[in-house]
Amino acid sequence: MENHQLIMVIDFGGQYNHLIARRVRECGVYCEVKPYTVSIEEIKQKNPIGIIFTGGPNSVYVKDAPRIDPALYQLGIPILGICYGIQLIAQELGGHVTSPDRREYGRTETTRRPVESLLFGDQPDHFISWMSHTDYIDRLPEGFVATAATASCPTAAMENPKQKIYGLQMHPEVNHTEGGIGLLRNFLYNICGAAGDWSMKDYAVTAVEQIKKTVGDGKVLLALSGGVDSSVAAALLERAVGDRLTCIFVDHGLMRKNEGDEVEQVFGHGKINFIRVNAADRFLGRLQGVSDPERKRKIIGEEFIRVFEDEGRKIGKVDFLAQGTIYPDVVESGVGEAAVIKSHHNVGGLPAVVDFKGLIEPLRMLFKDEVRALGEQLGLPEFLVWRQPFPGPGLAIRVLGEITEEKLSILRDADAIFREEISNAGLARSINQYFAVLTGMRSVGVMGDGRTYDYTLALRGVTTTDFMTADWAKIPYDVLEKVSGRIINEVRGINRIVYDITSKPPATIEWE
Ligand SMILES: Nc1ncnc2c1ncn2[C@@H]1O[C@H](COP(=O)(O)OP(=O)(O)OP(=O)(O)O)[C@@H](O)[C@H]1O
Ligand SMILES: O=c1[nH]c(=O)c2[nH+]cn([C@@H]3O[C@H](COP(=O)(O)O)[C@@H](O)[C@H]3O)c2[nH]1
Ligand SMILES: NC(=O)CC[C@H](N)C(=O)O
Ligand SMILES: [Mg+2]
Repeated sequence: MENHQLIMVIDFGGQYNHLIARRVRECGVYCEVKPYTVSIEEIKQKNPIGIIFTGGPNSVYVKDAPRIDPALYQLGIPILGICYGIQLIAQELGGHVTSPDRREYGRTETTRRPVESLLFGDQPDHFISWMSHTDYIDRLPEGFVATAATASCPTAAMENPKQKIYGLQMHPEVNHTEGGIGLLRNFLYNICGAAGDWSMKDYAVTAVEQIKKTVGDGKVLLALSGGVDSSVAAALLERAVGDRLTCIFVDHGLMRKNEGDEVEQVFGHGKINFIRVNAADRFLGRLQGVSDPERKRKIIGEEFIRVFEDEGRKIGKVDFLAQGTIYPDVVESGVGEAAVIKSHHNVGGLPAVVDFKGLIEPLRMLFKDEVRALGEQLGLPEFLVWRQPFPGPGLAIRVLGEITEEKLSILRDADAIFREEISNAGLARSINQYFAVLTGMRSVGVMGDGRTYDYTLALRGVTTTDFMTADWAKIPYDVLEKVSGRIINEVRGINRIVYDITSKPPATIEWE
């Protein structure tokens, strides 16, 4: 993305780092996230117009707290520190950070101090901000002024405009901070001198250029699931390398009802080189007797790669493997400073040794809704762009515990009914992801005057834009009733159906 101005977000392990990055992009500025271990040389070489420090779980005053080379403060590049970031700046530049007995968490009334500030611009004098911290700055570094305060935090914001160093204790990136995006916009446009030279259209153009540069005259194999992300990746790659691209769709025996054939129908007859590999025996064989979710994910991640390697050898001289990896896959797999939530098969589940020269992941920085915007930009058909996501490990993580052919078959039938009824009710677009889960639990029921002892099926429906946080979908009772009735009547092996009413967090969307 060398033709665009760059904002570099330096990651100290905060929960909302992804949001900062996408807010910056929403403001029309290209943005990359780098771990705090990034070197000064790399920063100089990338020449960002501004730098943002994220929040983080540590306290800046403990030994081994994440730090950055203080030489950074001398480069003259504008810096905005958020939460941990403002605390780090304060401490590094000679101020003091302490821990009070009171914490500020969530909605907090915040007051501007009567100082002119480019960062605050026309932000009102009183506003609600979203806080998430224990520590606070009790002594400012030399040359800094406090620009906002709350009842328990005297330094809710500070700045040294001469040095172009700014800090916010609150999180401007979350929606709950009133005027939060305005604060970011002020930083970008009034302080860093952003030109707003970036959009999704540019993303397509530069991504294609970059792929061309990386691949040269080599060949690329794309892991294509038929889902949104890999279909958008296919469109980008096809533009970049034409028929030196081969798309491999792995039918691992963990697809939904009829899905393998449907994917082949869509991609198998167009202009792209498309290969369907039927690998159910390989995958199910390796998953036999395995019930731990992380083990399942790792086995599937590895087996995917082995299949791609085998196919690569058949084609001959394939240099690059491409995947439709997106940002949530990366953060949840615990890459960088974030905690491991689950190993997405295409990131944390990847084996250590891979028989390709390189990995190409043109969407690695983007969120689902940004990928969709890009898909529309590239002219992909609506049904592909708006398909609900389906995880790479497929039904393996929706049959809880050990996987058997019988359980897969029960789940496939139940899931197909659920999806059909959601679609019949006209809810397919408003519920962003919906599916059935076969729990390992069995319970007693009575059917046809006889006793049953069968599986409990869970239905899950969520509303979300970026799949990082989600609310459970308020599916009308009559739709749930119809689904429940049909599944009990049409699918053998299930005698009880429950609806999952947890949001993410604390739950995740998938059950494993
Ligand atoms: N059955 C499969 N065959 C080949 N590649 C796959 C398969 N399933 C997943 N992948 C690869 O793993 C990546 C991540 O899977 P993921 O499900 O997150 O994305 P997707 O399938 O492209 O889109 P969606 O999130 O809409 O389902 C895909 O982009 C693709 O590169
Ligand atoms: O390709 C994928 N490989 C995986 O291993 C994986 N795990 C979860 N998901 C999908 O990611 C989104 C967030 O899911 P969770 O809330 O369960 O983490 C949801 O849309 C999930 O369906 C995956 N996609
Ligand atoms: N969210 C944060 O960045 C928190 C910073 C620091 N750990 C504190 O508690 O104040
Ligand atoms: Mg998928």
